[in-house]
Amino acid sequence: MAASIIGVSSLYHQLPTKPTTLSPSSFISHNKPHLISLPTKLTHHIASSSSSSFVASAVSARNSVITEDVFVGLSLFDDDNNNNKDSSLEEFDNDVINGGVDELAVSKLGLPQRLVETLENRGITNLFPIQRAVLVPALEGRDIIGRAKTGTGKTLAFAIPIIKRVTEEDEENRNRLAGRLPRVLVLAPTRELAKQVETEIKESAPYLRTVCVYGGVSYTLQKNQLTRGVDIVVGTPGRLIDLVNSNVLKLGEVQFLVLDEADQMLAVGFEEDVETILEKLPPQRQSMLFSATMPRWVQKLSRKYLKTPLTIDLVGDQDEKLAEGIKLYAIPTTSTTKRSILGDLVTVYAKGGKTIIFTQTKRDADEVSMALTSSIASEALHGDISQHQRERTLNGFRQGKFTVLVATDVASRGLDIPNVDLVIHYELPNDPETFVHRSGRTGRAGKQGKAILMYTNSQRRTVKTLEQDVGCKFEFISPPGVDDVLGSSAEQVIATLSGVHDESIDFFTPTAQKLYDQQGTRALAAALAHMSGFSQPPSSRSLITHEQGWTTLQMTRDSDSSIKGYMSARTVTGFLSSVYATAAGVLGKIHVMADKKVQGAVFDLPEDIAKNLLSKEMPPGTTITKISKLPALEDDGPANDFYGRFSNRERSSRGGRRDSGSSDSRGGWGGNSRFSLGDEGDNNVRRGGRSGGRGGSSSWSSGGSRSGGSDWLISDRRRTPSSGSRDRNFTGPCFHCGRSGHRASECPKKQDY
Ligand SMILES: Nc1ncnc2c1ncn2[C@@H]1O[C@H](COP(=O)(O)OP(=O)(O)OP(=O)(O)O)[C@@H](O)[C@H]1O
Repeated sequence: MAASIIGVSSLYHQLPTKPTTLSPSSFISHNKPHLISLPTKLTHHIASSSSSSFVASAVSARNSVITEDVFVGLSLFDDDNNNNKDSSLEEFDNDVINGGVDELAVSKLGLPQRLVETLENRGITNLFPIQRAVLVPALEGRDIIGRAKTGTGKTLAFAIPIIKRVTEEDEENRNRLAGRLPRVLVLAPTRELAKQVETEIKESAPYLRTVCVYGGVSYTLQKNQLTRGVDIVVGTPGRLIDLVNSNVLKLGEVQFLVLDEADQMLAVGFEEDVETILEKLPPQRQSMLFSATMPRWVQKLSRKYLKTPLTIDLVGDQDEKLAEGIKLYAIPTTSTTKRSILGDLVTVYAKGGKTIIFTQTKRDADEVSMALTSSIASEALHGDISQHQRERTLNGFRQGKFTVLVATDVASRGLDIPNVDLVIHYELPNDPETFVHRSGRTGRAGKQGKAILMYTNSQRRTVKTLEQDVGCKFEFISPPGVDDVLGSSAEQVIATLSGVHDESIDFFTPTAQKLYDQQGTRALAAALAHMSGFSQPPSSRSLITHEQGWTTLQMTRDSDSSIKGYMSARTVTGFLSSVYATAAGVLGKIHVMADKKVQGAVFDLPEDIAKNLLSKEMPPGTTITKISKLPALEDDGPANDFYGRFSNRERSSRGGRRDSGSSDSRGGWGGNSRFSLGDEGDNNVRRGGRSGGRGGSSSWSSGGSRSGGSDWLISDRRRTPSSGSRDRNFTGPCFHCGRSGHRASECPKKQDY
């Protein structure tokens, strides 16, 4: 049957102020579902209205189709009918007109007093948009398909109306029998999510009996809980079926069914189990299904098991699928260096708050957690860890006993851990949905959060696709510099100090006084450094390769410089050999900057050599500075490193590629002779995969002593070719005078500066 889409656009004209559109636009065209497209303030009106009975009658009179008449009838928009308004509504209208209240007070919804109290005690005083949108239709008994962004309160969206109905039923019929059968069944795809839903319901309605059942824990305990009598059962499909089959759980009195994260049921292979359970439920019931996406199976479910469902979609075709308040970063890494920069990312971006790192494999989760533990307290969470331990881990994390949780995607869906400051995607997620759900562990309930995506060069396009799919924008960042790490560590230490107990302080005061008298503030500084884990000074890190002990410098040439010619790796090498030959001898990676107006390049030097270089006076027209963020680098060839490096395999398969489109690929200073020299042995030729010159490289490295960093390393001894062989191959312009035929260090005009 054709679907009905309720048009509310004409209502917009009647709203006193311009409404915020919730922009639902997708629509499921089966089984007469109806999509309400509600402007936020209109939803306020409906939900706030004590005339909800009017809505109900209008809805039923219209054969479950909500039309504009329903809203007009609420007399919210019609001045002629103002006399009929109740006072709270009038107040609400005034708020709308004055642009005041944007959320709806829990106390004004006609909810049972004890529910209002528990919600308010939990700090829940106003409904979130999905809760506002679901409330009235749910109270009217409508079947609902709901969709909203992560962390926006979907659990209470279904729980509040259900709790209200069950509570009121109990108030009318005070005979709450021991051994009573459940009236509410909530299906969740994972144990963690089931537990979380249970907690949310229990905390909101402690006076109802809510039991959570899932695999991996004692069957007998759950059996005992169920047989004692229960109002609400939350569980994962597998254990629910076991309990139903053994006749411990009887579903004959279920009036409310909720399928939470329905698409995830499919992802974890619960289709059959879910359908088996649904077949056993009484046909007279209200069903609500929440799903981030609507794969075919979920559509089939809603067709088969939901009655004329109303679709409330607060995401729709909105480009941005992530909750507001989540700031996204992306950082290019390599497989060898990503683990080493993780700790710094946590230190600088989480600033001592909670972080969840997502890995693809259980093994990575274990290894990353182990690697971090030396500096930051962290625990792993994945499917191989026993249920008991998983719960302990989650509780410990919630309570702040450790600050970094390293998890596989098992933890990404639905987990509500308050105040997660940072999410790190250690590897790219498998699909955009997983990205949204992982990232959605932060920035929950209207709070701010950050998510960092780590990617390698070969994944660069995927990152762009992700931006389009999710409708988000990443800020591309470099690994934090030493100053940032030190600054953040110091801040964290100060925060830690404020938690030290007064008695402990008293105990240490005499020693502190003695130290202060002897050394002044140096003593305090030493203590802070030690507490931050910096008993030894931190070594700097290359912005290009992220390797420790290296510093990335930037060299730029003034635009009015008399020196002509393009900037290239050879330019850098040539220049360095003329001003500080030692630096030229140990140069690491070199990249040309993308901005041609700047005429610049970035390059790596060992930390101490970089320091020495920076202390030297440079010839006029050339500036060398230490940088903390990489500028945009040439996108073709070497500059690809900006987004991560080619793997060895990729690199050699691209052997013939030109670098940067510069004529260096013809084989420049030293390059040709070094990489193609027979006396370098097969090793270099094989490692480099080059057939001559630098043309095959995606990045250059001309020596140095890094271990394992670059495939292109050649020892200093080897890389000192005879000047004859060098000069024979030298064809590019001199850095100083711009003429070709000689190197900068041998420039006849060298003495001019
Ligand atoms: N009206 C409210 N006011 C304040 N906090 C709320 C409100 N509603 C829900 N919360 C809190 O917001 C957090 C997120 O809610 P919930 O877990 O239901 O989100 P969700 O939409 O189901 O997220 P996900 O899609 O990630 O599962 C919870 O801690 C919950 O207690």
